[in-house]
Amino acid sequence: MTLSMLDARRMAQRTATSSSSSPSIIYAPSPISNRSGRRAAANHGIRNGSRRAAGRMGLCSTVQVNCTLAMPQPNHGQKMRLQQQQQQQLQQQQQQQLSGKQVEEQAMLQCIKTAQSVPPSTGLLNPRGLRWQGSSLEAAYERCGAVCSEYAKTFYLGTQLMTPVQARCIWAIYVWCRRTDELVDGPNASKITPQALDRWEERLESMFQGKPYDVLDAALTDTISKFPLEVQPFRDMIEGMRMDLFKSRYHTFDELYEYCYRVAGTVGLMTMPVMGIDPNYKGPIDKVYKAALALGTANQLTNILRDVGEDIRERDRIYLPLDELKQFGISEEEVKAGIHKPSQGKVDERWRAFMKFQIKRAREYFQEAEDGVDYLDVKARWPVWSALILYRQILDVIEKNDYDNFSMRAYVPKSKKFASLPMALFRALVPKNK
Ligand SMILES: CC(C)=CCC/C(C)=C/CC/C(C)=C/CC/C(C)=C/[C@@H]1[C@@H](COP(=O)(O)OP(=O)(O)O)[C@]1(C)CC/C=C(\C)CC/C=C(\C)CCC=C(C)C
Repeated sequence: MTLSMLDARRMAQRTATSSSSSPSIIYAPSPISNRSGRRAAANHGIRNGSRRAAGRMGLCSTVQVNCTLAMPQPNHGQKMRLQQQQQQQLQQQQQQQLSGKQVEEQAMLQCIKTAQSVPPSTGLLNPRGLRWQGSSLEAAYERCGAVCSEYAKTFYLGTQLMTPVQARCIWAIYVWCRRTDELVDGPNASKITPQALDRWEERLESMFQGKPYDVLDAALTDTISKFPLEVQPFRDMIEGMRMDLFKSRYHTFDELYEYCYRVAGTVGLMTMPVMGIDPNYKGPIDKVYKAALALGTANQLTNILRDVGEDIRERDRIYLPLDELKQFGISEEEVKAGIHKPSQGKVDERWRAFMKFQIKRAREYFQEAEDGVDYLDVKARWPVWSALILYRQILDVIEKNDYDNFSMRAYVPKSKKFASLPMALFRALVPKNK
């Protein structure tokens, strides 16, 4: 791969010699299945999330992004700062009793403010002050590209229409998200603790102060120096991973909505400053940001609906609002038992009605997202259309499977995925909302 031998060796040394107090990321040439990673976690009795459950888009064998749990031990000052921040956040939320939608809205407003605080395409850090420059930074970005192309081929392909700088920055964000996700959903998930997530958050804060810990962090730090990324959605995603450690039931849609924002809507907020808004768009900025958030929610809801059976069987998790289940006359126990009748080749009528309701709502979020894509800068539209069209197809497959997401996994064949790319390109180049 593209990392120099030296970098690779340094990383390997770090990994080998790391105690729980030093960081590393391993890139091994051997294949790894995220399924087995999650099973390992289950075997260790660790509550593990299911945002994406089985198989990842395009996951295959040559690049592995795998965070070890080793992280830098924070110094006293950093620890105190982080604790204070966390306490403040918690206090704020407790005092204000924020709903999921409010948590999302606060972050969105912060992102807009940050983006408007500097001239377009200007970052928040001074690039000259950064330690990683030149070929090692190049290598870091190339590595991010390799990871992105391996794990998310269609996003990667879509980024090819962007400027090289934009594309590289999207890859860097992708890799940070993937690594964050791997902490609770990867092969080392069984060892993850809340403290490890705290340390991951300290690394995040350091990046925003221009101090990356490793070469991949350096790519994101450089991205922060190029575009006005706001730290809050990154914090919020880590908080979403914390939710996965502790929470296995969602009582209302608002609780689930908060989760969706934290693990997926945040991606929209993180990437907006890099993608940019069409200079011809004269409408309100928040309309575009809300569309970005809606795409995250739509994707996440879809992911959840696809993986209902697997989540309950393998992780005792129900990412469905319990009050809505009740409204459809379905108990938690029935979901646990799998409310379908395989002997008759049918799902229960109540489940079918419940799923129709859930799918309809997911489609409404896709629609809200769709209404905003044309307002993105033209160069960013293709990967976004790809993400939207491909994920939405999963809902069609669930319907085709007669809503049986207990014994079947809605799967969009690769051929169909690739066949959608020209359609996504067409939608990107020929906008309707003009
Ligand atoms: C330009 C572009 C499309 C950029 C997005 C690239 C990026 C930074 C992706 C990060 C994805 C990631 C690793 C998130 C971590 C949490 C997670 C795993 C969320 C789930 C994704 C699917 O993951 P997975 O690959 O595991 O899927 P499978 O299980 O294999 O199916 C999520 C479901 C959420 C991902 C969320 C998005 C792609 C939302 C993107 C929103 C935008 C880019 C905003 C678009 C703007 C407008 C105006 C509509």
